[in-house]
Amino acid sequence: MDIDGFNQLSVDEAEAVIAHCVAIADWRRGLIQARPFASTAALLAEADRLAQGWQAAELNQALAAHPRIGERASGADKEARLSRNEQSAMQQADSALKQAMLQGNHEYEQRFGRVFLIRAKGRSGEEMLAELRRRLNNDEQSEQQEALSQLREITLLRLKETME
Ligand SMILES: NC(=O)NC1=NC(=O)NC1=O
Repeated sequence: MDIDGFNQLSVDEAEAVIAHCVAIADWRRGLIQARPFASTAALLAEADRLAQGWQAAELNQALAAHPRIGERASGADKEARLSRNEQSAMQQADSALKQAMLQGNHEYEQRFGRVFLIRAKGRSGEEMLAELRRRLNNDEQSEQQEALSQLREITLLRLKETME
């Protein structure tokens, strides 16, 4: 969709177009209310600015919509399809890597009390496992900031793809 098309949508239509980017209603509403945008770059800049305000509450809201790394997103909705595509590297991972990722996810959830979140697109399974293991050593505050940064990356990538 081009930026003029997005500007001209009704609020409900625009909501439907960006619903899969992230499960944070305030961010979607803020972005829709900030229309019209002069360009896609302006839209992406505003989306990133609005995402800078996310804290623990938004992270937990969004995590409900992100399957674990290595866990095949079930369902036919757009969000599940996007997750499967983003995590495609894990589909081809060998059983040892899959097992190590399962174990890593479990350790991460024991330590931080939430699902490990990483921008999976463009990353191999080995890279994601290495990142999980590195981040296991973070303190709570640093890890929350890293997880939020990854959530922004996933959200902006999905928005960018929507506008192509
Ligand atoms: N737990 C996750 O990190 N999930 C995901 N990362 C992505 O980039 N897509 C996902 O579904």
